[in-house]
Amino acid sequence: MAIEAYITRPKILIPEKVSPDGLALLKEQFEVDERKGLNPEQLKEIIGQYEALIVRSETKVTAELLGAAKKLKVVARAGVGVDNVDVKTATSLGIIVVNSPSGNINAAAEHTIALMMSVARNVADASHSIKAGKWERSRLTGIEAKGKTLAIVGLGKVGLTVARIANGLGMRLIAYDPYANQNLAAAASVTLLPSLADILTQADFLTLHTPLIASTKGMISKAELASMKPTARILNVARGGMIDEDALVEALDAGTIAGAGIDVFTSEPPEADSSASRLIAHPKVVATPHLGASTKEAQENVSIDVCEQVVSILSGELPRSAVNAPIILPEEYRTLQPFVTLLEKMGSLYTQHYSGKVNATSFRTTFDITYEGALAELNTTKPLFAALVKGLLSPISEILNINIVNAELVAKERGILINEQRSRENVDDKPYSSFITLRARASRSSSQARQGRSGSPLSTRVPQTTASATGQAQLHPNPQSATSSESSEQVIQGFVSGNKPFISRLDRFKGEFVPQGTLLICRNFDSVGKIGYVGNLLGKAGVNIKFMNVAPLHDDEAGETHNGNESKEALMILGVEGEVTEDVRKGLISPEGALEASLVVL
Ligand SMILES: NC(=O)c1ccc[n+]([C@@H]2O[C@H](COP(=O)([O-])OP(=O)(O)OC[C@H]3O[C@@H](n4cnc5c(N)ncnc54)[C@H](O)[C@@H]3O)[C@@H](O)[C@H]2O)c1
Ligand SMILES: O=C(O)[C@H](O)COP(=O)(O)O
Repeated sequence: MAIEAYITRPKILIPEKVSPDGLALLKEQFEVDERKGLNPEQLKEIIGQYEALIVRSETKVTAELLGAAKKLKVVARAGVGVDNVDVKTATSLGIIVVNSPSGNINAAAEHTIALMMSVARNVADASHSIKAGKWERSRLTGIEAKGKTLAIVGLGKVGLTVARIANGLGMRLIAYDPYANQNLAAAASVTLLPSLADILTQADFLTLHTPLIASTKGMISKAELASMKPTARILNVARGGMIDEDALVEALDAGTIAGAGIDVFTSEPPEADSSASRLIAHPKVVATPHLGASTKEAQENVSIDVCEQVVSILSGELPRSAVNAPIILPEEYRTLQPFVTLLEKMGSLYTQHYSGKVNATSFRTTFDITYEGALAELNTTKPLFAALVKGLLSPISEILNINIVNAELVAKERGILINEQRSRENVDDKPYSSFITLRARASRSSSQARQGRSGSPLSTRVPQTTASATGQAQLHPNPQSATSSESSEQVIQGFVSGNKPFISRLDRFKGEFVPQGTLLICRNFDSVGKIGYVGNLLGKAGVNIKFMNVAPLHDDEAGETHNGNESKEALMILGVEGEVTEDVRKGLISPEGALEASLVVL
């Protein structure tokens, strides 16, 4: 009997080096197989025996591998990035993917500083030179960090940690992150600047700490490098692909960039004759083989973090950092799913529409959300809250471990404050039973932030960290924007009809549209020729218009012109197919066309 119990213990496969601290938590209950050096074929052959797989960044967890994993319940990534895991296929097969979003932040930040100092003082070159029997002192003279400007792109967990350390080195700190928490930036002595261009021209050192997503891919390319000082040095401990490696090699060759410290590459390990291998070979580059998280401490942290989650999952409990955990429980699915989708779309629409607007105000972080009608009767709005947080962050984050378990914590970390209210009024005269209004507030007093909204029948989820001395709950003004004022209202309203989500109000405009696909949202004067101008320009750019809605001013706004102009404004919402480049979007903004144009993908 005892032997049988041993044989049937669930098996866990670990094909990479994962710290033993976490594995010790598994060994009592499970059979743990550490099998390094397996090739994809060998992995595929044996994966069918295992209920859990624990990996770092080297194992490619492909659809093919997952297809062969008949018993697999969980893929645990002992680290942050899940770019080596086919999360979509895992989700479709009901396999939970977990990671450790915070365990290696300090290690990545310290590695950035190590690379910065190595590049500044030619440490790698000097070490190589002296080992070769040379004694080269004047060629290897460096520069100091003190008094230099460190420009940070992406002021999230790693970026802020780098800032705090660099502050101790006496550096001047500037950053570009349209979604950063202003209070945390100020506390770390970082000045947030409104555009990437602003920080590039001032940087003595430029360091990247964003995820690799559409808006950051190739963000440092030929033009960006050309705008920097020839004495500037570049650091990347985030992800390969954010810097155009060929352009950087060219700039280093031409002497228009002085040096670089790079930990991550477009191909890992670099293929022979690739742009990554040329960059690594460059004499002005200090390169490391993706070592950002490779410290004893970080490996202990991530190992314990994910192994605890593997234990939870194999014991039938919810993990704390599931990348693909459902927001709603099966029993809530029928009633809540359409509203969960609506909230996610409203959040994503908010982030993309308001932060992408030409000269818009800022990406705000204080939201009032009102559930009206039948929704007001819900026992819990946790799934709706989680869906909103997920929607707000999905356009700016590669990893969306947001679910009912962690949504409040994630919101708090990002300085997002959401006040929920219910109202049973207002829907009697409507063809649907519930609707939801999202309002982003420009500012909020710190005492309000601490107390929540008085009289609200729902518990208010109030991250204490957002309360600042000035009461500013807002992020910094968006670089690209100028027409809306700080106090202008940012409102999105939606409802569900026939299980389908609809947006019924955006900004000052009313008009129903389905929040799905690629949408171009243009604000224009409601006058002759505007639709023709936009249609013509899109036609020339090869962009197909699938549908178009015109949203006039909302009843509350009718009669106001907002621009001191007699002509009223309207929104043109176009569902499009084909690539809308930044040049095309900007081209829509003209006296004959739109006042503003934003592109959103929902
Ligand atoms: N080299 C390594 O071993 C190693 C270790 C840990 C993390 N990382 C990488 O470091 C990066 C940062 O990790 P993190 O934990 O700090 O992430 P995070 O999500 O906490 O922070 C990312 C920040 O980037 C900002 N951002 C998003 N889009 C932007 C844009 N277009 N322009 C400017 N800013 C933008 C976000 O607002 C956020 O503040 C990730 O790519 C992660 O994979 C690498
Ligand atoms: O995403 C991460 O956590 C880092 O890039 C570290 O990757 P690693 O676990 O392979 O060192």
